[in-house]
Amino acid sequence: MTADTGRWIRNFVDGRFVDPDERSSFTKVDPATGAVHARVHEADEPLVDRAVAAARRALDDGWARTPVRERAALLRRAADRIEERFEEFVAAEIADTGKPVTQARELDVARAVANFRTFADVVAAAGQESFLTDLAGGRQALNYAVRKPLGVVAVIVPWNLPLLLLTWKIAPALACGNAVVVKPSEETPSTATLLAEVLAEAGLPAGVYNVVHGFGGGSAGEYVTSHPGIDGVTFTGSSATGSHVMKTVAPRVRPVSFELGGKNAAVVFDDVDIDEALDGLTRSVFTNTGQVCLCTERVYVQRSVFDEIAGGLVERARGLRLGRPLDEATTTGPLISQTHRDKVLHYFDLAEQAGAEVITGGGVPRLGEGLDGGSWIEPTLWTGLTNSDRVVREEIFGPVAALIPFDTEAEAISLANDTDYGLAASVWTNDLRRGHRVAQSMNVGMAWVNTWFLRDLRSPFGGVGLSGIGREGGESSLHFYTEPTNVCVQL
Ligand SMILES: NC(=O)C1=CN([C@@H]2O[C@H](COP(=O)(O)OP(=O)(O)OC[C@H]3O[C@@H](n4cnc5c(N)ncnc54)[C@H](O)[C@@H]3O)[C@@H](O)[C@H]2O)C=CC1
Ligand SMILES: O=C(O)/C=C/C=C(\O)C(=O)O
Repeated sequence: MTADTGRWIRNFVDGRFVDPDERSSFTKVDPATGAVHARVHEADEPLVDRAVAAARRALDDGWARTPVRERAALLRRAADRIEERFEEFVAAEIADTGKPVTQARELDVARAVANFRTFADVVAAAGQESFLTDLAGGRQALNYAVRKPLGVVAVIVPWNLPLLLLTWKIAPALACGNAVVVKPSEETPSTATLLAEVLAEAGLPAGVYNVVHGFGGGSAGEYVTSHPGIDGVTFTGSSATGSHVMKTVAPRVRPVSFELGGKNAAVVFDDVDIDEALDGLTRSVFTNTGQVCLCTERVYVQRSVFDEIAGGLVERARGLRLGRPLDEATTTGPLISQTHRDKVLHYFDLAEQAGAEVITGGGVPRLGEGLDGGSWIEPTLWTGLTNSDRVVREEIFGPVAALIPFDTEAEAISLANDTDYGLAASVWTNDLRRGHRVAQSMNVGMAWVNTWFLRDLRSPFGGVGLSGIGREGGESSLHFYTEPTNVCVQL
């Protein structure tokens, strides 16, 4: 059993890779060069039916009743196997995304390992709710909640951090005794497929982890989310698609967990340590070429340090090194596709029409060395925009930010909260009290002070408004991936 990341990327159903069908396939392009690197077998509706049926069978055959310690041990073995095959995962992620090798190693694949280990620990330590209820006449009742697996869970994931986001969902799902049908992004099919091998090697029973490849509407994504055999959907991706998936599952009233888009603000006060703030802001705007839902696209800077922060960020943006993913000096990869680059370039036009000053970037770089067929874009910063401009209101998902001055703390809070999204924010200040105060007043799921994307995987993660529904992470994940049955015993 092997998953070819060379020519064919295959579906994995009921513990086996499915023979590909030439008539139902699509090509996968390397975004760094524009060259085709694989052909992907697109799952049709009957294959999705088979995947859902296999998942149900696996639950009924005993996976749902496996003791927690066995499931935790399996997750630990999966983490060990990813470590053993670490460079294969790194190579597969790079082939699909063009991301720099240092990032693939230090963020994407390292987090996959951490996701499995964390949820092995979290599930092993989890307790259950219980209450002693006082009754009239001195008697009591004991209430306790037994948590059972949600069932067959549809896992729909995007292309920006493919393995990280997939394992962030399936580690807790499997820890809780669920079976999953995974639909990776059509842009990034490789690592989910490779993971099928690793999970089988770790001893996961056939049918518990299934992968179906394809697109969204009219393809595998819709077949999975609209399938009557699905008991819940966990989705990370755009707010528009999240809303669509919600409508799809509404008639059957299935639970959803959505991590959606962001239009995240950074608020920089004039008491800040400028160099530290600049390092943090550079990471928050440009990591993964701006393709992280948490990335900052709005930077509000107190007026007295505005020019210094703007100048420093420009210098750092110009210092980023775009180039071959396997070159360890490369800091910044391409966008995921030409289609996505067209979208980002459209926002470049909108910024210009709104009267923005482009203080760095604003175009498509010429890199030579066979890279000009890739979907590269320049790290770009704007000034001269306001909160009413589309560029400042809509998620762009590229290496871009608008820098906007403010005068008072109250104004900064109001500007940062003036958005339909509500995922993340960062506050940069050396005033401890102000840091807490402003962070707590952000209408977001996650607010960082003097840092960004610093993760403790036990803490709740998710957004409000257009940024999502529910939280994952630690016990929040256990709650989504289980259903409680409360038992009340009169004593
Ligand atoms: N984490 C995030 O916040 C992400 C945000 N985005 C944003 O979304 C924009 C569009 O990118 P896409 O790749 O099209 O993201 P998307 O949100 O449409 O795709 C995410 C996943 O959903 C699947 N999908 C799409 N339509 C579906 C449907 N009707 N039913 C079931 N599954 C469906 C896709 O195949 C993919 O696996 C980007 O430009 C970016 O702004 C994209 C990826 C991740
Ligand atoms: O750290 C995490 O669990 C997730 C980070 C990023 C996303 O959710 C995203 O880009 O969608």
